[in-house]
Amino acid sequence: MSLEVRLEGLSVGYGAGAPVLEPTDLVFPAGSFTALLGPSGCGKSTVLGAVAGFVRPTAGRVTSGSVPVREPGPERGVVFQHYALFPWRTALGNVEFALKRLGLSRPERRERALAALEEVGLADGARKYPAQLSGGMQQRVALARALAAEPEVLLMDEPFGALDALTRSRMQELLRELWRRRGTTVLFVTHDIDEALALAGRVVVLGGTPGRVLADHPVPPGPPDPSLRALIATHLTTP
Ligand SMILES: Nc1ncnc2c1ncn2[C@@H]1O[C@H](COP(=O)(O)OP(=O)(O)OP(=O)(O)O)[C@@H](O)[C@H]1O
Repeated sequence: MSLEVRLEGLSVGYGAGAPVLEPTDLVFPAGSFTALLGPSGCGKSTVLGAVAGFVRPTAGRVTSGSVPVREPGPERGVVFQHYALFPWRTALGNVEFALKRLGLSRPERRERALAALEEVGLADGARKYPAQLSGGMQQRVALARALAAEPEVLLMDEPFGALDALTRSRMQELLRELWRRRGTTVLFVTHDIDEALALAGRVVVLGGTPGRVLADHPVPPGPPDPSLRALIATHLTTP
């Protein structure tokens, strides 16, 4: 299951400050995988936060499956760079805890949490505490926690930014595999052009102050296309 996400004239400012995002229109079709790419401070996390329901629009709106987003909801799962796991709960406990707000029974929570940990390849680590897990494993727990709620939209903010290169590429493969299997709509924030091209079917480049869409490219399937990479790189250097 997946939902279309739509930004309609979305603009965001924090407090009384100037807008950090110019009015932006974007449609992310149900089941699509889009990378939001851009330099630090261009508003990528702000867009993601608005879709997640953490950040209020100053103008315009976000809809998820035609329903205006007003607050966080279980149909929109979020994974951050910092895993934000409870250190006193096991991997299983962390995933189960996230399911509490869904109103599931205890056995249902356990079953779903175990299935999600298995899906991310962490069935063996279910009873371990975060401190006993590597960074990649902790990020698998965070991914399982998001997936266990069976979201229709998955919002990922530089989720692999803190991982070493090998773990990162394994996590990218896992994410592609999960996306192929589940067909969830994915919005993936990164400032790494190669990560964007490896993962997504579309790359939206944000930049400028306030942030705006500088380019929007489909990514053809198959091996990375050097000319597309070069083209996207030119947008990244635009002031
Ligand atoms: N809570 C906040 N209060 C005030 N200003 C904020 C807040 N969050 C973000 N900003 C500002 O909004 C602008 C966009 O920030 P945002 O985090 O969305 O950019 P980003 O592209 O995701 O950056 P990065 O890649 O560094 O995470 C920046 O100028 C930032 O300082």
